[in-house]
Amino acid sequence: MLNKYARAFFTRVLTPFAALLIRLGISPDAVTLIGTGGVVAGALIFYPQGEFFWGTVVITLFVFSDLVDGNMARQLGRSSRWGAFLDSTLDRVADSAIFGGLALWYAGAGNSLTLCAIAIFCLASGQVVSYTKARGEAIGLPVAVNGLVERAERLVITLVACGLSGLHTFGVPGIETLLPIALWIVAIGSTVTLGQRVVTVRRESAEADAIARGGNSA
Ligand SMILES: CCCCCCCC/C=C\CCCCCCCC(=O)OC[C@H](COP(=O)(O)O[C@@H]1[C@H](O)[C@H](OP(=O)(O)O)[C@@H](O)[C@H](O)[C@H]1O)OC(=O)CCCCCCC/C=C\CCCCCCCC
Ligand SMILES: Nc1ccn([C@@H]2O[C@H](COP(=O)(O)O)[C@@H](O)[C@H]2O)c(=O)n1
Ligand SMILES: [Mg+2]
Ligand SMILES: [Mg+2]
Repeated sequence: MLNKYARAFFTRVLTPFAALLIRLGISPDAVTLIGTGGVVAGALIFYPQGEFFWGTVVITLFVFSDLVDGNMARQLGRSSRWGAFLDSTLDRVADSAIFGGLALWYAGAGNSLTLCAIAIFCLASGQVVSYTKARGEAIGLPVAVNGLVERAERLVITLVACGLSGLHTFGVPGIETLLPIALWIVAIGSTVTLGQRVVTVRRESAEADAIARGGNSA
C-alpha cells in the first residue's frame, strides 16, 4: 500500500537531491552500497545495546537511499538489470541487520527469549515473503499480488516503533512497549502476506500449466 501511495510523493521530494548527487558524480550503485552500509552499521551498533532512538535516527538517514538510487538511475536513463539485482539483494542485507540487531538485544540485556524469537521470525518471514515474488517471477509468473505487509510497511512499522520506544531513554514512561507490539504486528502481517502470495502463485502456476498442456496437446 505504501509502495503504491507514498512512492509518488517521495519521488517528488527526493528528485532534487538525487539530481544533486548525480551532479556531484556519484553513481546509483555507490548510493545503494553506502545506504546499505549505513543501515547495517546503525542497526548492528545501536540496537544490540538497546539504543533504539539513535539507532533509528541513523537507519532512517540511510534507508531513504533505497528510494534515491533508483531515482538517480531513472534520471540518468541507466536503470539496469545489475542495478535491480544489487538493490534487491542489499535490501535483504539491510532487513537482516535491522531484525538481527533487535534479536541480539532481546537475546542479551533485553532479556526476552520470546521477543528474540519474534524478531528472528520477522527477519525470516520477511525474506521468504520477498523470495516468493522473486521466485514466482523467475518461473515466468506475473505474481500479481503485493499483499498486506510489503517491505515498506515492515520497515515503517518497525522503525517508527523503535524510534518512539527509544524515547524511554529520555524519560518517557511506558513507551517502550510499542516495540514488542510492532514486532507482533510485523510477524502476523508477514505471515498473512506470505499466505496471500503463495495462494496467488499456486493459482497462477495452475493456470499457466493448464495453458501449456492445452498448447502441447493441440
Ligand atoms: C521523536 C520521534 C522519534 C522518531 C525517530 C525517527 C523515526 C523514523 C521512523 C521511521 C522512518 C521510516 C522510514 C522507512 C522508509 C522506508 C523506505 C524504503 O526504503 O522503502 C523501500 C521500498 C521498497 O523499495 P524497492 O522497490 O527497492 O524494494 C523491493 C521490495 O523491497 C520487495 O519487497 P517485498 O515487498 O517483496 O517484501 C522486494 O521483493 C524487492 O526485491 C525489492 O526490490 O520503497 C517503497 O516501498 C516506496 C515507499 C516508501 C514509503 C516510505 C514511507 C515513509 C513514511 C513515513 C515515515 C514517517 C516517519 C514518522 C516518524 C514519526 C515518529 C513520531
Ligand atoms: N544501483 C541501482 C539501484 C536501482 N536501480 C534501478 O532502480 C530500480 C529500483 O528502484 P527504487 O526506486 O525502488 O530504488 C531497480 O529495479 C533498477 O531498475 C539501478 O539501476 N541501479
Ligand atoms: Mg532502491
Ligand atoms: Mg530496494
